[in-house]
Amino acid sequence: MRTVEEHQAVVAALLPPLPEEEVSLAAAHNRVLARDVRASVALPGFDNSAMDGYAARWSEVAPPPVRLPVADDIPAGRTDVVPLAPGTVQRIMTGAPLPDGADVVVPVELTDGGTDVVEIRDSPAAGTHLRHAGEDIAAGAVALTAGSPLGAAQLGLAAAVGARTLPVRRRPRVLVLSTGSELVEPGAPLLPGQIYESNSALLAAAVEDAGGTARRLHFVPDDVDQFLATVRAELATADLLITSGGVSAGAYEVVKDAFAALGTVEFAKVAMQPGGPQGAGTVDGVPVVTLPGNPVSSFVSFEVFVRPALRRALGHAAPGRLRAPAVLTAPLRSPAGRRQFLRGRYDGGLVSQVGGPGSHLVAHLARANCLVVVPEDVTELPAGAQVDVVLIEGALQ
Ligand SMILES: Nc1nc2c(c(=O)[nH]1)N[C@H]1C(S)=C(S)[C@@H](COP(=O)(O)OP(=O)(O)OC[C@H]3O[C@@H](n4cnc5c(N)ncnc54)[C@H](O)[C@@H]3O)O[C@H]1N2
Ligand code: MOO
Repeated sequence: MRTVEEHQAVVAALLPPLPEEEVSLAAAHNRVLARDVRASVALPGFDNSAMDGYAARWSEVAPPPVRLPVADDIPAGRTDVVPLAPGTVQRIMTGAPLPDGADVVVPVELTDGGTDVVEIRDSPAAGTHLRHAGEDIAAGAVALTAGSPLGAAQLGLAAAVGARTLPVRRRPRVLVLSTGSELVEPGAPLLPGQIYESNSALLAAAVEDAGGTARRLHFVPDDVDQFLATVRAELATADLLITSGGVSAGAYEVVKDAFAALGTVEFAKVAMQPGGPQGAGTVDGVPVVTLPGNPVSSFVSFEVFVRPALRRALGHAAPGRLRAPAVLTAPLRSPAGRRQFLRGRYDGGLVSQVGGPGSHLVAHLARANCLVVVPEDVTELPAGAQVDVVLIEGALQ
């Protein structure tokens, strides 16, 4: 039997780093930066005011009250600011360049708001309400490091330092193909013994969450020829094919039967639950990962093997999920020799199991926000024991 880490390494080796492309900031949202980006300007770019008020010399406005002529008006965006003449102030707005000679801004609330002559009724502390050039980032410094996920704040910073486009890695194109003669399109009538096909919806969403683009192929019955024909018709355009079902020990294991015969996909049992039966390799030179059909097994296998490999190929600095220590609210049991990934609900440092260990419990999976990891050598844990949980972002609301 393979360890979890051994199979993780097999899957990761199938997916080399994806090629770089340069995209607009809007298109870079939720992508991963491929190279460091340096600031073409400092932030702030120049000394400026943090308040609407009056640029002044502190020695001339203390102690209050003081009346001084307003020599000029500096709205934000003014590019021809003149130095502050001694014995005067300049009316200044938030973000406007500070005139040479000023060393304090008096907020308008501390004055009578005069436009020709202003009465300063209270003076601020020396040097306050100023924003200094370069205090956030210096020109030429690295603003964003390779491997950073590009969310709202990172895209805001990229624009603030003058970037119009960003280098990212191309999204992996992932085909998703479910197998099983019992499967029916959701919404269509069901005959006894049939079920709605749900793994392709689950896996396609998981691929998109991981940063890939997913294409669901129409599921196929347990027929090797039909399965191989569907795969071969589509494979050339893909970076990865994920299949679900048909990999265990039964009489109609379509994925195993079809791919084992090619000799380029290896099937193995991994010491985990759910997600025991796994396969990985290439078909016609394209990486293929075969996941077990039970919906919870498909989800957990994707989480443990495919998601980190896709994110590593995308260049993520942190390809794994966030993990946290948590305290069990109730005792649990786990089979010896297998790492368990139980579904749980994590809240404020406590975690409760959601449903039992059965790999068919998709409704319970949908209520979980974490996976509770029970090591291979642990068979029982009491309430109050500390466990490691994998936080499933997006399910955390
Ligand atoms: N004798 C043995 N039987 C089984 C073993 C074993 O070692 N020996 N392993 C069990 C484990 S663990 C798992 S996991 C499953 C994996 O089986 P397959 O990957 O071959 O999957 P199927 O048999 O096709 O389906 C299993 C289960 O999941 C349902 N399913 C499949 N595809 C979908 C889909 N697209 N949408 C919704 N539900 C799906 C299917 O109807 C079955 O109920 O094998 C155990 N058996
Ligand atoms: O490994 Mo299966 O995935 O237990 O249900």
